[in-house]
Amino acid sequence: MQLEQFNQLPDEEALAAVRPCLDVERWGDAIVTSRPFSSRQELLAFAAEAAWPFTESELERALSHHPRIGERAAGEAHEASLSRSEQAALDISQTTAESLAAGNRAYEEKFDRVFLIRAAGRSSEEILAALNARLGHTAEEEQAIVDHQLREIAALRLEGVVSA
Ligand SMILES: NC(=O)NC1=NC(=O)NC1=O
Repeated sequence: MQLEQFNQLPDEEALAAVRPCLDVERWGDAIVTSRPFSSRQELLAFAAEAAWPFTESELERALSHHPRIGERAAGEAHEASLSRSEQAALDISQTTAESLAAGNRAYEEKFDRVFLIRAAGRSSEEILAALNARLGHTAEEEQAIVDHQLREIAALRLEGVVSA
């Protein structure tokens, strides 16, 4: 939809439109209550900073919608189809798939949450390198990185909701 349409939507409809981008209530509320935005850039810049930082429980809830990298999101929820398209471009070879699966398992054992990265625009090799590098991080370092990756994915999805 156009920015003007988004600006004029009833709050409930605007919330429903942004929720598949990032399922954090505080984030959606901040965006909806900050309308009208004078440009798409202003909206995207606001969304990148809104409700920063996310709490641990907000991160857990938001992550629950993201399948593992290399796994297809199941189901017909809007988020699932968004995840599938974001991961569709990953040309994952068999060896890379096995390395990603092992890396995902190691990451989940260490951090007790799914490894999250903005997949769009990245090759599977880049993602595997990031996964291996991030395995060496502390939980605090990873919390900040996951917050940022969720915001990058949300911004990309928001660009699909509110067209230029
Ligand atoms: N575990 C993930 O990183 N999942 C995802 N990254 C994306 O960019 N979309 C996803 O669903």
